Amino acid sequence: MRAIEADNLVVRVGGRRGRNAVNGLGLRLSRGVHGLLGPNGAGKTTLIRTLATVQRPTSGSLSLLGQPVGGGLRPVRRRLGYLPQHFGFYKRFKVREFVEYMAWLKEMPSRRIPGAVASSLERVGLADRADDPMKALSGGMVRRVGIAQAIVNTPDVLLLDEPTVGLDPAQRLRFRELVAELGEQSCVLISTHLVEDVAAACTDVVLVAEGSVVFQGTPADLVNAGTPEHVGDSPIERGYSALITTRSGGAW
Ligand SMILES: Nc1ncnc2c1ncn2[C@@H]1O[C@H](COP(=O)(O)OP(=O)(O)OP(=O)(O)O)[C@@H](O)[C@H]1O
Repeated sequence: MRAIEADNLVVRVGGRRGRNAVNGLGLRLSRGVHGLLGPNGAGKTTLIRTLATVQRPTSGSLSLLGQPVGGGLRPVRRRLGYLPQHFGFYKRFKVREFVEYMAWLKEMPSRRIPGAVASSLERVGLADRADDPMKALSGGMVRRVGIAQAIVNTPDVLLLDEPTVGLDPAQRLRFRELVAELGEQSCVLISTHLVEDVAAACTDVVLVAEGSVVFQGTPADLVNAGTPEHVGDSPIERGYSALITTRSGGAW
């Protein structure tokens, strides 16, 4: 069974005068760590929000963990983890309370919550900050709490929108190790602008432009798409530029 299966998926945003941010997209993802790349406005956040079931598809088909999205979503939501680009919290929550609250929203059995919260905070290196108020944390630490709440229920599908923004170099390395561990059991999809993170952490790359998938392959395939003439500081960035430029005639 595939974790994520989308066919001809269309997601319209912005009401009647809006646009199709996702536009006829097809995608199949199983276990592993998948990097989601694409230029600004390509539709990455809209796609991740749709996969997280917070945004409704306009048309096309979408199945998560073998369940078509559209009917009862609660069983699927219990098995999802989602780090939005921006997430809100009550500033007076302590770190542990916030992650406990998210676990409760995911309908975890209450007897499992304390252990799961402790272990997810441990995995993001914040066990010693569990009793600090959220408002006392740095931006990078808040991002790590966001990762902890996303993994607290040991999700089968983990969706991370720009998870490494604000992380220092040591934490980015730790993050890469963590997602590699998680990808052994789950389907992890990471949206990022950091092509280097994809090269280091992902087994598979999905490139979107104008709301649809223009490339899916390994990081090595992406490297092979580039030539020394393409823009970028590394072979993988040049591969990315080659695929985006070919498609747009260089207008990005
Ligand atoms: N609520 C909205 N109302 C109107 N337009 C929207 C809305 N949300 C997204 N869009 C538009 O849909 C398109 C896709 O946006 P989306 O945020 O999904 O792209 P993205 O690939 O995540 O971009 P970025 O890399 O800049 O974060 C953009 O043109 C954006 O302006």
